Amino acid sequence: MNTGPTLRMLDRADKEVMALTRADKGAVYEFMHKFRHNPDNPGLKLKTLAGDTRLMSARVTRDYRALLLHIAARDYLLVAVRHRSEVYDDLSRYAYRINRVTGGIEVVDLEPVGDSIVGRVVPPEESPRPLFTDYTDAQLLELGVAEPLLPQIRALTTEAELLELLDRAPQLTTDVLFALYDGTRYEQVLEQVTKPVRADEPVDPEDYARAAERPATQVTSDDEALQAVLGDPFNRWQIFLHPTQRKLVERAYTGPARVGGGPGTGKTIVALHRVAHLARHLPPGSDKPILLTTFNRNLAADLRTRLTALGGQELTARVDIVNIDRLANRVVAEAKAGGGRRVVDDNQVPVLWAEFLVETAETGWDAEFLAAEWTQVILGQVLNSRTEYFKARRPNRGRSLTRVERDRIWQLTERFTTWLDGRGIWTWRQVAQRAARLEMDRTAPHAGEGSSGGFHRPRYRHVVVDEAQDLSAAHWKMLRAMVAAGPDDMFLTGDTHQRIYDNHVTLGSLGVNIRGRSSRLTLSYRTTRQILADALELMTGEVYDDLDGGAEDLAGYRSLLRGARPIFRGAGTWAEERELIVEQLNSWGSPTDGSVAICVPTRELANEVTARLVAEDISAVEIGADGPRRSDGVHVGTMHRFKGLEYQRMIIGGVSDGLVPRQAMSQYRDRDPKRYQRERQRDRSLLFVAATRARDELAVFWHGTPSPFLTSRLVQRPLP
Ligand SMILES: Nc1ncnc2c1ncn2[C@@H]1O[C@H](COP(=O)(O)OP(=O)(O)OP(=O)(O)O)[C@@H](O)[C@H]1O
Repeated sequence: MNTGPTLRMLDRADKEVMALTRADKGAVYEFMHKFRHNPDNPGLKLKTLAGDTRLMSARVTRDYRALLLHIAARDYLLVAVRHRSEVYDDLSRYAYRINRVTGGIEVVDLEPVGDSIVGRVVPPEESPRPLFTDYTDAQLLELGVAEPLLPQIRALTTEAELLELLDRAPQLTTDVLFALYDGTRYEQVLEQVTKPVRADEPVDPEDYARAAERPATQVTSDDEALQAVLGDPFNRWQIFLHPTQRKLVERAYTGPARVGGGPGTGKTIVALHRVAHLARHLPPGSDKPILLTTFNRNLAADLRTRLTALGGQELTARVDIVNIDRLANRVVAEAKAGGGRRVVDDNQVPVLWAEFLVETAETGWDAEFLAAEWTQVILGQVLNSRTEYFKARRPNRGRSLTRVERDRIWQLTERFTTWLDGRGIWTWRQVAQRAARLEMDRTAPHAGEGSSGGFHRPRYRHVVVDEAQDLSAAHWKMLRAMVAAGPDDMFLTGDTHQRIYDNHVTLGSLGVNIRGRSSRLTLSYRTTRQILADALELMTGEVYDDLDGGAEDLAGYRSLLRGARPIFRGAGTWAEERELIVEQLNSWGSPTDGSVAICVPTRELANEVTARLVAEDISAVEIGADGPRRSDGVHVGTMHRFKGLEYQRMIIGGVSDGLVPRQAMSQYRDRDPKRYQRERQRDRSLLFVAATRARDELAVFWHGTPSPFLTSRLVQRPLP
């Protein structure tokens, strides 16, 4: 066992270290190394500082000193790196305390806000109303606000003062005060902000060693993590998880668990850390007992890159990273069940049905209806026999069917698949269904009984799924069969508000029982409050599910980032709208470093935007199925392509009536209202996904009549 001294870095200190020159950063790394080897090394000049008996200083370089918190016999935390002339200046400015709610160590900056608002004398008749006067001290403390900051909080009267205080307040204090300031009710803040980070045990405010171990104390763990902090480029997410995120990552679950949450709340980050956490507990080996899957190819490629950044090659080597359709295809190929057929895209299905009906002179059926019935009910639920189809539930399918009709449809679908076979093609949905069947048969307890086959072990020990909202029932059945039911078997992250493929499932009915193991992240790390508020407004009036038959909302979804309000602007014609796009790019200085993207509803519009940019000599780069073709340029793509991406600035164009949502769906309005509702919801989600890709700035344009998803408040907003 390693009994050497430990020295970890608190997340506040890393920000100071990042501001140092490269050489000084290196010196900090060296220092930490030396310290761990022997803290008593006289060259380190370790000494206790007055003021706080736990606080010590040590020499990093001639000019810099490390401030250390001595938390147990040979256990230290690096809490700050200061110039030697400043070490003694600020001793009373910072308090290093254990938060009584989270049990984590916090750095509390006691410097007054503005021109010393504490104790400021204002004539009573002019005194503005303090911001948090509606809450008692006890209530604020119950929410987890840092106690030493109460006098300052009491004196806050303007947003500017609040922002100044929150810039340097501990995480939970910031979260809580922002939520209250935003008008969230006390009980909701308690439930949504405080409860997820509350310590699971009573907190001893003097036990620093225990506090350092809690998820609420954000510290680096080992040398490698430290090197990542010090090295360039640096990604904070690799090291410092939000306490809520960390809890979800490290928790032991008794079965499948699901993490939901709005865009940018770190679901993917949590999925990646979860994989790393699970991998750390694997017995040594060279196999791949963990599956990490997501919806499409470019997201899978991105997961691979980020997992390697997080845990290195060794970790990635233990993880099978593959997008869900490719995984299904692999299963089918392995069983040689593909028969050399070519896979065609699922959006071809209605066209193929129409051709089939013409060729076989079948009348009385609507190709669209049959395509949807086959896709969603028969393939979607992995139905294998006519009897199963007779018994199947057909949620969201509009009109009901008699037994005779079902019998006829079943026959038609059988003939249709034979017809496809004859053409040497099949669809991704068919592949998924076949793969699910194969996996279920392979691992069924009675499989191969009495034969040479016997019972096969499931493929994986753990399955982690990102973008879970877009997987189909067949995908889930396949995954369920790939991992034995038990502790930590499946971990899913996803947001149903971002569902952009027509896959509605109830996980419980597919053997994936997440009841009681479902959590939600609510703090956006990506988008500003301004963008988030408008994006949420686009979702007005829609109801979303929780993947398990219940409803889910985005209550508590918030951001601590702030920026300009998004721009909403209409043009008379599409040609004029393209001028607006160019104008907007120019006003941003036309950066072509890949930080700006333009998103439109259709391929044609994307091509026309690209042509317009080229005419302006702006380098336009298409976002294809595998992501942007190059990392530089201005990225241009259709809404579907933006899933999982992130840009500093975004323009969403063509947000016009008839395009968003697509005109074509109006045919279902009376004929199949449920389908109409579903398709409309999907187009709304596409717009929501697009809007929440923007980090700092967002501009939404339309021509003619604006999309009905844009509320009048947004459409009429004056330009800045
Ligand atoms: N703990 C963290 N520290 C720093 N950055 C973080 C943290 N968690 C998330 N982020 C950053 O926030 C952004 C969004 O994270 P991520 O992509 O995981 O969110 P998501 O919930 O999966 O989003 P979406 O649903 O929109 O795909 C990323 O840039 C990520 O690096």
